[in-house]
Amino acid sequence: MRIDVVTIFPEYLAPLDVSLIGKAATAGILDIHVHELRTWTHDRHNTVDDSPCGGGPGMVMKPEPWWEALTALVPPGSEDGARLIVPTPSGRPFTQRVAEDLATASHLVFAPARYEGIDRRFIEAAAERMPVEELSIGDYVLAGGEVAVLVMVEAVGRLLPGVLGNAESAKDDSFGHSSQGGMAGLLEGPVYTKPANWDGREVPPVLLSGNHAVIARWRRDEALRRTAQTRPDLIEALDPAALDKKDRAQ
Ligand SMILES: COc1ccc2nc(C(=O)O)sc2c1
Repeated sequence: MRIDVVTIFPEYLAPLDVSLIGKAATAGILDIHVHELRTWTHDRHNTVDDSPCGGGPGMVMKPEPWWEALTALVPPGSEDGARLIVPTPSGRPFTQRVAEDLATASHLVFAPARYEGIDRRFIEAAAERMPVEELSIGDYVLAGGEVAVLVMVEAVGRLLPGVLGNAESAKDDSFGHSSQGGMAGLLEGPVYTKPANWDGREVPPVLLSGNHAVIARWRRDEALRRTAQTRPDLIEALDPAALDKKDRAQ
């Protein structure tokens, strides 16, 4: 997968060079390019914004630099498999299912805005050439979309074949939200490691029993309990067919 990120703060995307995503890029699984939006400006001040039409606070990002950037990165005729991702507080929620969908693309172009956002006409013009996804990572105020790009690239990148080692696979995601595997749609229950007694607190004996079936049942019960406590909406969203009789007894 090729990933292009266009931003006025390229240094904000430096974390893409490290850890899981950095290793995937080194391995050639991900082909990541970060670009300075001002590359596609032509005035003396490299202007990327202007005052809002109709008045109001702040500045709006001009459509021209974004359009030139997108055209350079996705030349006419090469749109097949390309998707434009626009992080925005007014976007639809970015969820694991959205990440799984984006992981099927061959080329993602991220357009993180700053200021009050990008001139709407850029989004409309882009949508005539390729699928455009306006996505939000959550209901809180950010100064720009770059941090959302970091979240989305990690969530999508880790789903690509070869990115996670054999020992860990996205289908066994342990922090819930995966739509695959036995804990699909549930939050992770509590996890423990050695020592068996720490600070006078014991690891639940079932985890030391060696009985894998009983351990699996206990873990699922704990995941159901924690999900019901913390995110009852996820319980409601579960496919009833995915719940067995013991689950329903919880
Ligand atoms: C000005 O640019 C912004 C501002 C807030 C914001 N919030 C996002 C989110 O994903 O929630 S993306 C984003 C972009």
